[in-house]
Amino acid sequence: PKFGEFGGQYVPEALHTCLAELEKGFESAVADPEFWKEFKDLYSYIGRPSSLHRAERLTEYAGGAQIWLKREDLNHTGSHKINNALAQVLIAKRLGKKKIIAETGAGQHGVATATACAKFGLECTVFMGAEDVRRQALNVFRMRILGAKVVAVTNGTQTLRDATSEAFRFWVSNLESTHYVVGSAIGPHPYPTLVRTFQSVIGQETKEQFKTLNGGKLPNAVVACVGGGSNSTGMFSPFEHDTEVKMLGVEAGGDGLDTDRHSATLTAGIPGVFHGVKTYVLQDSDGQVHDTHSVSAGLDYPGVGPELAFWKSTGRADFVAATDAQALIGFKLLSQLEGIIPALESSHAIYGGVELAKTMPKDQHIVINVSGRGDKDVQSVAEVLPKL
Ligand SMILES: CC/C=C(/N=C/c1c(COP(=O)(O)O)cnc(C)c1O)C(=O)O
Repeated sequence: PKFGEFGGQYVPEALHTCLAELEKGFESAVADPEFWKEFKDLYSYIGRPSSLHRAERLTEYAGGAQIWLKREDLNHTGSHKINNALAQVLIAKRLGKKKIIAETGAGQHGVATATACAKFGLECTVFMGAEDVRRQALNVFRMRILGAKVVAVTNGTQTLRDATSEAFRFWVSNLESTHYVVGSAIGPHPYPTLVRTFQSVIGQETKEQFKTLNGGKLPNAVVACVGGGSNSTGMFSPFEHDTEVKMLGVEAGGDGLDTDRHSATLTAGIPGVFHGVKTYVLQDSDGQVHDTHSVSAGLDYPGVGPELAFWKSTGRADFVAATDAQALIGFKLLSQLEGIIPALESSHAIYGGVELAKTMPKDQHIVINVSGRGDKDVQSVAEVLPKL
């Protein structure tokens, strides 16, 4: 359960039994061909494989490497979150759980979990910061229409960090009946491994599709935005041992790394324990976790997954930060050069990918993961678009 010095289970005694039960449930599921058949039978429901295609005008704009897009935004519910939510609900059913809880920031994970619960007939409660209930209202409507209960969390900054803490607090006193579908590659073991495993369908498909389209070659780089680390570890992990393939994670630089209003945990944080796991945290030297900011609710989080912390420590992956303003440029570029309106989270990867492509020769290739669609964000962006 360790990623070098990172990972582990830093949780109260009360959670040990259910985490051990979940680990056994996860291991028995991945070892069971029947589970994989059940998961693969859902591919037509999700819309897998998601497409991989060139971005001609974005490539021309960048003027360097060929840019390819992995279209996780085209999945059912509009992001990569559905991959992990469905897999975890299948496991919850195998564990005999009747109730599901989840945390959400952008609302994509909340919608994905509510969707999985509607499909498999489980009760669903989603914890969401009150600030995110406001700025991702479209997804709150969707969660409720799908039959989920949305609990607005008013502690702290009323964003993803607070929703996650509240979900853990609720889970501790409902362990018997309830499975907590954690939405990112964070939290105590086995969650980072479990979530990465089910999101790695992204990188596996990308590898196969790219090789088929390019005579067996691998891309020179793969790029993904980083919130908790699920779409990035999902895209990166199948390439982990292809060391010639560069991995670039793009974090939320908010108002700038020279301010205290950002969420660039790997770029500007330090090793620490947060939400039950040893990883990188935006905290000061005496462990006070910072308040964070990002224009994108899904990246607005002071922690990150331990596997990314490990790849940072070994140098296997590089991490940069894109500010709110740069993410909005990415949002506009993909919309107006490729006709694809991306989620604000994914917009960070677009900006970082374009900047990377500019530094690479035209005969090289990069794949950017478009982790989600931007419907949830169009209202907040429309207000600032004229100034872009
Ligand atoms: C689980 C909390 C994070 C959420 N979303 C995060 C997110 C992210 C960042 O999450 P990770 O992939 O887990 O780093 C990227 N792209 C989209 C479209 C997202 O919605 C959510 O609540 O939907």
